[in-house]
Amino acid sequence: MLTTLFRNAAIYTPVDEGKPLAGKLQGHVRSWERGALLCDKGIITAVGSEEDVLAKAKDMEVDMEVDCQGACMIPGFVDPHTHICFAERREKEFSMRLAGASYLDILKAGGGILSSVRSVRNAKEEELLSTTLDNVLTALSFGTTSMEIKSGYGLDTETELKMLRVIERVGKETPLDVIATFMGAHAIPEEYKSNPEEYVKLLIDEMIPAASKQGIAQYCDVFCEEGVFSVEQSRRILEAARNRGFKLKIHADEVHDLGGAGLAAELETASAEHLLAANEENLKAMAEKGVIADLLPATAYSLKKPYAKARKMIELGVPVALATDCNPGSSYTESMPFVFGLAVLNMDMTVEEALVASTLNAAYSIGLNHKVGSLEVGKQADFLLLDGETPAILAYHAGVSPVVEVYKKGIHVA
Ligand SMILES: N=CN[C@@H](CCC(=O)O)C(=O)O
Ligand SMILES: [Zn+2]
Repeated sequence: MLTTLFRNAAIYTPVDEGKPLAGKLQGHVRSWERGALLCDKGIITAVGSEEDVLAKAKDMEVDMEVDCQGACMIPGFVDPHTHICFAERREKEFSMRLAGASYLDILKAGGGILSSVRSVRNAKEEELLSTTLDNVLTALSFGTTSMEIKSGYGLDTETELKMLRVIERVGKETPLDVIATFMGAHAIPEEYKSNPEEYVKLLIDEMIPAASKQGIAQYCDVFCEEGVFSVEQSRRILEAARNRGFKLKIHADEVHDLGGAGLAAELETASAEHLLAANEENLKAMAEKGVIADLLPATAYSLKKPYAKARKMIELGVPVALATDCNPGSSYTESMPFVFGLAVLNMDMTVEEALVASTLNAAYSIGLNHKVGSLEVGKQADFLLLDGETPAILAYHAGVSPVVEVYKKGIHVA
């Protein structure tokens, strides 16, 4: 199919100004109550009021016309932070947390991330692919059309490379645009428990070079946290990764205010993740360097922690993005509509700010801004039709997905 015209839609899209939207522009959204979108071979050639787009389409050969029947149209969600490639759920651990055990104590006792490491090491590549595809297709049905996926349940060279191969195949075998992140620095593996520094050496001397040679991962991420990787170790790991051509991300100040947000500013990472405990000085430094805050409210929800201070970050000028953090431990959800609802109702973000955060800023956070994240000429026709009048339906109709149709490059995919 070549040219498709989607008409009679209430269109809401962030406006791409050439950099992540921050501060007063965090909610920079355009809308047309009766809008239309024209795409050719999956790329948007016109978008705007129905009247204007029809005038443009008049002299063109339109192969297919879709009446959206007044549905609300928004860009496909971009989920910029997931650990969705895993072999087994961790339901028992959830019950332990409900009974009072803390996330980091479970990890310290060899559970949590380390139990996912055991199951991913034991899984055959095809098995890991099959569970990951199931999870990713669920996300697609909830409107995620582009996604970042981290390794980090291997923690040895061979298994990390296996995860990255699986992540690459997910990108090839589903309609989604998938970006891979190497996260060998997700935890200290059990065999290095008594000598974590040896593992840092292994990461720098062997694992990062191997992941770079493999050529699948574009980003490198580190879990900078008490009992995991210190700020100093994180700095060395990230600098080694940068020297090998990786772009950088960092899990920063999730539980303790260790200074990870400050390190993100110092290294000018693409994004810093979580930030529940980040202090104001370091957030200011992030704002100055344009580091995107990837906020993960479903994790705070599941861990029963206070949410990241999204309003403060927006006030300071930090560009905010939203992500599911989908993983089998601290945030088992594939649903961006759920994350959107939490952001609006529990982090006091406006609907427009949450829309920008879950599409355009998320796309910037994983380097896909040139092709997705907003409905503008030249970008891919990745969009959702919602059962509602405005994007507010995503927060208003709680506990269900108002996403009724998902289009990727102009093609109906879910
Ligand atoms: N906090 C560190 N890593 C993940 C959780 C991974 C897991 O528990 O399996 C996160 O971002 O929440
Ligand atoms: Zn994470």
